Amino acid sequence: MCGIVGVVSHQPVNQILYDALLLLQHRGQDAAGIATNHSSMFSMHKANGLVRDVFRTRNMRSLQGNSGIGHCRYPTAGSSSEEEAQPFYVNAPFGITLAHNGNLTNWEQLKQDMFLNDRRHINTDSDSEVLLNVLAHEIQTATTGLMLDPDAIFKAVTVLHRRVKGGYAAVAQIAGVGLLAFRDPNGIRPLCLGINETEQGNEYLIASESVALEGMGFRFVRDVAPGEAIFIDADKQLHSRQCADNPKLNPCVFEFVYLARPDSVIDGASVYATRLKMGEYLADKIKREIPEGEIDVVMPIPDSSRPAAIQLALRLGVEYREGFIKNRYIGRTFIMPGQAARKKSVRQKLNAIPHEFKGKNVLLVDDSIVRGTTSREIVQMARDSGAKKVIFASAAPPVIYPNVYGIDMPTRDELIAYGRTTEEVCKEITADYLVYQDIDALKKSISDVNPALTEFEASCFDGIYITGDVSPDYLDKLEHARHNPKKPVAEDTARTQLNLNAATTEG
Ligand SMILES: O=P(O)(O)OC[C@H]1O[C@H](OP(=O)(O)OP(=O)(O)O)[C@H](O)[C@@H]1O
Ligand SMILES: NC(=O)CC[C@H](N)C(=O)O
Ligand SMILES: [Mg+2]
Repeated sequence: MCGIVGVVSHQPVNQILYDALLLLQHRGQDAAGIATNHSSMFSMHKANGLVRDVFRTRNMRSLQGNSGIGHCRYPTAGSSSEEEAQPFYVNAPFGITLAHNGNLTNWEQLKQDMFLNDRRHINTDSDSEVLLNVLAHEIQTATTGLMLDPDAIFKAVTVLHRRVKGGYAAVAQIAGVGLLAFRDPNGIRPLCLGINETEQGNEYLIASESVALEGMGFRFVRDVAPGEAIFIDADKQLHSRQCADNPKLNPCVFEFVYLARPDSVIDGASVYATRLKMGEYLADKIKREIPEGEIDVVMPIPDSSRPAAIQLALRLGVEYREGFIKNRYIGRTFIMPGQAARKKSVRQKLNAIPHEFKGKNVLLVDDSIVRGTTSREIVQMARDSGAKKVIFASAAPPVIYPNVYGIDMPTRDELIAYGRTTEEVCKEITADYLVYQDIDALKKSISDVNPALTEFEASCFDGIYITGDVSPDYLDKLEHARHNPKKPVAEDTARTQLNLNAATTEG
């Protein structure tokens, strides 16, 4: 999950993009970038780091133009090297920059195909660079003559949807032509549209989360539909079209559990309201499993579990207290690169108030347990602070399958619940008791808030991969690649194949 934003304005957009990226920072802390368009020129700056560290005044000054796109990155493919920071750029046709949230499941195959058939060289292992090149190739194919019209752009996105598999929400700029945004046919990753009606005419902002629209003074218009493409031309006229053959809305449940900010509304559901519901359903399960009077106090593990914990405490009729204080200058732990950094930062990030624990049976609530980094440390901290019993509850079910659509959990063996029963996970995190949310209750927490949402991308919980191309064999290969990172890059394989073909022909 990365944060993406695109804006078309009557004013310079550098500050709007910077501020919008700050509002999306929780979606990616590894790298950030902005590309603006000024007549037919792009200006771009991107680097590893947080938004506030990547852009200096001189960079901001160079980002000229009244339209642009921005990205904050949490890598799911390739590496976290600076070359893979986004936006990406291709010079032909027309000049295109693109920023992508999600993960393509067939990017390696596409990269090979493009090298062999489309004669396109892709210089990194980023799936997003592949996405941009597919878009560029299809725009080239759909264009007749020298002019590019919305019809050709929508035709290109239609073919792109047929070629590309996985999760993707993207914003792209075509130099001097306009801003394009599209969402994959399953609507896995979120994307929404906002408007600012000014005396000079309409301005538009498209972003991963509604919080970025509201924070920048744009009015939320609607979510981009699964498979839909929106194009805002150079005269700021908005065109949109459904470009997928079989669009279906299957938003990622993990956005509601953890990824998105609680003040965002995704596909018509307030993230905060869904988290309150998760707390209610979790309370009902706790009532069934834990004897009454056993819990003295309910505590959240800051930040993401707070809404669920508040509502859970209310439903149980047990006191809610904050026993852990978060250092607000440390980022999110789960999306940090590397287990050592994650482990160290839990202790740096959260500190216990011993008085709140002494002699009490505490119920610690987290939104999810993924690798168990947080829960292992937190249970120990509660015990060190004098808790009598530590009961742990997760507002999401056990995470037992890899995610291949934009959350970096590609290998089963890093997931604490993989191959373990709830009792075994409980033992691993050294809690006295552990309660997980049921998958149906999790889905219901979202459907209760927006009854139109009935189908979800919930593969990390239920193992169902809705794009249909993720087999057990695919997951094995992915795991193997993650464990042996020095594999030859896909293009080398393609080059070898080309040479082999040439040798065969010549022979
Ligand atoms: O089992 P794990 O691998 O530790 O992952 C799960 C934890 O990571 C996240 O917290 P994070 O610190 O990233 O962000 P938050 O402040 O939004 O809760 C999430 O809220 C859980 O606390
Ligand atoms: N988390 C994301 O959305 C990542 C986008 C893209 N797959 C990358 O690795 O840069
Ligand atoms: Mg957390």
